[in-house]
Amino acid sequence: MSTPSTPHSGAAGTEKFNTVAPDLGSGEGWDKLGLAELMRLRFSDSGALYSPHADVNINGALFGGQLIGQAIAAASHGISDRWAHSVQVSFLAPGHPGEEMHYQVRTLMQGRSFQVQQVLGTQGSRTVISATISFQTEEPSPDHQRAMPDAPPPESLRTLQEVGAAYADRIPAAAARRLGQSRAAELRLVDPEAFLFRREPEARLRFWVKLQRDLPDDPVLQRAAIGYLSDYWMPLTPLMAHLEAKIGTGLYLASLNHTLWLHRAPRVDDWLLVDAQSPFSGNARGLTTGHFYQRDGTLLATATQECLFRGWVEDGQGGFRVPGMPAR
Ligand SMILES: CCCCCCCCCCCCCCCC(=O)SCCNC(=O)CCNC(=O)[C@H](O)C(C)(C)COP(=O)(O)OP(=O)(O)OC[C@H]1O[C@@H](n2cnc3c(N)ncnc32)[C@H](O)[C@@H]1OP(=O)(O)O
Repeated sequence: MSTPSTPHSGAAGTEKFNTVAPDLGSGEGWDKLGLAELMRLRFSDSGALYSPHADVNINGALFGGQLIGQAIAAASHGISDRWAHSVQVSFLAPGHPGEEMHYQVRTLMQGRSFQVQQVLGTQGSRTVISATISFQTEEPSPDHQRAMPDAPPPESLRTLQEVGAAYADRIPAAAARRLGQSRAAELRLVDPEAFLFRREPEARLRFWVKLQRDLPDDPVLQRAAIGYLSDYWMPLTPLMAHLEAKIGTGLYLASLNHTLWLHRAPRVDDWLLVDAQSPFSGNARGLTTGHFYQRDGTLLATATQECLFRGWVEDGQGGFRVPGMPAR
């Protein structure tokens, strides 16, 4: 079992600020400012943890990955001898960009090996997320893991911008623009044509993902980064079974709940392979399980997530379509 290289002070990812770093608000530019800044929480004068930053998703709300990562950073504050291994999140209300996210942390259980923290992320009187995060001390044991599937190396695959340009004549301009938008992480689809044009009854999605900027060697930040990445594109997996729904830009999607298990101390400074599969979608909800691998095949984490998909309209032939889909 790999272990974190250094114990953490519990203050990683949090810092007292005298000066305020740029509040981007619009969600633009995280590829330049980097995830470390997005995950760093500040202390208000009353000692409460908060974040003024906004990484905005396609609905114009705070990106769920920002909230998961910040909840991990908040829950880890003050814990020095154990590490987050499971993170259960409910997304209760959309986070409003431009409003600070405040985090309240409560210890629900403190045992000899385990400790469970509850985090409430709020904006004013609205509870945006509730998270229950469990920590464990290190404990040697035999292990096994699911093998990493074969995938071409990320360097051999197109960037999303290149995919958007290559298929510009076959997808709506708005979809190509979405593909071209830059985030804190870069992503390479293993099979872009399957994503854009094919119905995949197995509802499987594979991609490589990598942060745009290096992260400090801080174990809490590394875990927060996996939390961020685990909400990026994986929720789209159920749409693999629904032909072209992905490029129908009228679809509204919102993560409802998310569980992340951190199997090993993560290192996120290189490409990670995500192998995701959706066992079910229906009633406007889609469920996904995704496995996150280091390039050497080490299984770092597993996530399951339920996502809300709305905007379907009946197509008059017993099926559904999504507005904005190009005519065939
Ligand atoms: C080529 C293609 C490339 C593709 C390129 C992809 C890009 C790359 C993507 C990577 C993928 C990232 C994936 C991100 C994933 C998150 O970032 S999601 C962010 C985290 N999750 C959330 O914010 C959800 C928070 N929870 C909630 O909002 C509420 O609990 C829920 C789920 C809406 C349920 O509340 P409720 O009151 O029971 O809601 P309900 O009455 O059923 O529905 C009404 C609400 O639904 C929402 N809603 C429903 N339908 C719509 C709609 N059509 N429009 C807007 N809002 C709607 C509104 O919030 C609405 O509330 P009001 O505005 O009316 O007050």
